[in-house]
Amino acid sequence: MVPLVLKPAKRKLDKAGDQVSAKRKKKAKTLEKDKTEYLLPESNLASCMNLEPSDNDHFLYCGECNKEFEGDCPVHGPYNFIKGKEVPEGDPCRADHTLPDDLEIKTSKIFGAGLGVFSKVRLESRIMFGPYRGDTISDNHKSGYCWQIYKEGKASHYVDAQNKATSNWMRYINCAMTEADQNLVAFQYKGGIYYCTFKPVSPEEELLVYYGDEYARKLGINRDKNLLFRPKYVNGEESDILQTVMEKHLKNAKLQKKNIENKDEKEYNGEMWNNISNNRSHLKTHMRIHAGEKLYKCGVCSYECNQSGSLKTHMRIHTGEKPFKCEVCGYTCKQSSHMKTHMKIHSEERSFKCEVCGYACKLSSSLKTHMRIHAGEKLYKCGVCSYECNQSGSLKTHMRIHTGDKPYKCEVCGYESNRSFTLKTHMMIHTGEKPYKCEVCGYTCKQSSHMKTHMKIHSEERPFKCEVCGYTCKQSSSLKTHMRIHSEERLYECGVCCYTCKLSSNMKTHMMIHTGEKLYKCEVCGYEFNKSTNLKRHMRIHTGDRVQE
Ligand SMILES: C[S@@+](CC[C@H](N)C(=O)[O-])C[C@H]1O[C@@H](n2cnc3c(N)ncnc32)[C@H](O)[C@@H]1O
Repeated sequence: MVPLVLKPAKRKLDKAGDQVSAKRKKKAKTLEKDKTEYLLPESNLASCMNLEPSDNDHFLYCGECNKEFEGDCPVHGPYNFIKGKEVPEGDPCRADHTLPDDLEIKTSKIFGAGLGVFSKVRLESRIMFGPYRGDTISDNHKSGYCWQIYKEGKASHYVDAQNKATSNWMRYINCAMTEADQNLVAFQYKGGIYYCTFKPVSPEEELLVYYGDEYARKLGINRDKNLLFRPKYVNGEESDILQTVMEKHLKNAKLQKKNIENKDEKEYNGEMWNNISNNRSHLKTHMRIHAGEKLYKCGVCSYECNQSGSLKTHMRIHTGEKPFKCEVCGYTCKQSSHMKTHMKIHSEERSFKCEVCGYACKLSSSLKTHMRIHAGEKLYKCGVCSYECNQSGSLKTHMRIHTGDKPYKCEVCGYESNRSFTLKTHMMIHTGEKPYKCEVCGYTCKQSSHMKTHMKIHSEERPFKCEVCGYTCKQSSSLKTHMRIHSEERLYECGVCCYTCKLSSNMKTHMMIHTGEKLYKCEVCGYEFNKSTNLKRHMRIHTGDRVQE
């Protein structure tokens, strides 16, 4: 399809400055109400409306870019299509009745041209009409209402709109005399002739298209060939649109460059060019973003996007389809990109590192979550108690305290837990597993936190201090136990006598009175004691040490 856009045309004038066309003057008497067949001047009859032949009319012409595209224009998006009215078969005045509401047929402003089509409202640019309806004929009937149709670059047949019973309102559109008058561009698309506004049309303005050189000549319109604005094909050659887009991007890039100090301009421009021109189809899709175009709309919710693939992926939300499956753990998901991220879990690589504490992880999302610790950010708050945390998962787990939900069950003893980790630790009771071993004393335990606490025994540090007596210790639990000394409460009662005490260790020692058990034995004389302090005092007999009074 090759449209024709009329550039300033020279009208034929006589010596007195009047237009040359005696025959047309006669036709000017045609009344608006009298929409009978307009008889063409004899001289016009040899012509038909004609576009330049094109090999492929599957490309859609964009009047603003003056380019053709396979599909919609990537810059300006789709056309707004105004359909003709539906008219039942057999209506002898079908052509007039197909006229859309916002248009009217009345006497043309072009002297002697008969009827024409006017807009009652303002029409924006990129409004498409068509196809031009009529009878398909193989020979040019020279009716003056014929469009030549091309197939694979060769003249194929004509669409003749002479008969008002078989044509549509487009038959009334006249030929523009000058570029300034022209507001429609004609093009062939998929075997049909379409007209499209390429600039806004004011109310009461006549719709005018260009009929082609030969027909125009017959109508006394002389066009300056040098001013002809011919469309270039986008396919197969580098087109100006890419250049224009490139230039726009470079302009933006230069503005942004001010903020990018250490990037060389040439390098930056090169990158931009690569981004834009590397892949033509990507550019086409990319340009939709600039056009603000969202061609693809979800039929279920209000989601819309500018890529068909995005809509396809989106639809999986509604269908529940999860076509991607992990071969390692069976995890399924809706998007290949999610699977790519998931697979990092199964790799050993920890490519995301915290700059603050050196923590490394496999996923960028984990690092993001981790960074909340340093930011002191606690986004997630419990609605029941004052608990807050920086991970949604932690809040979810926490909420089980309030709901009583215990989804983790032990298959062996029926133990239930609200945390998977707790069940995992619990299972060690049944397996006897104690995966944590102290390198210093061989102590083993089930949990890493227990090992951490244990390791304090081997350190010299005594970070816990009693505020009452200044006693220091290595573990918080020891301080907690110690604090009972300063309280009046005597938690432990002997079941045999009336002895009570504050510490469990004291009760253990006391019970030896009743059992006769003597744990502390002198290595020198074999004497036995039930208290370590008694053995210590006894040892002075052997060492000769005297207690300072
Ligand atoms: C497709 S018809 C257009 C509708 C026509 N005006 C009618 O009343 O039916 C084409 C004919 O309209 C007339 N016409 C269209 N454009 C014209 C122009 N610029 N100057 C003179 N006549 C024109 C010519 O007679 C031409 O053959």
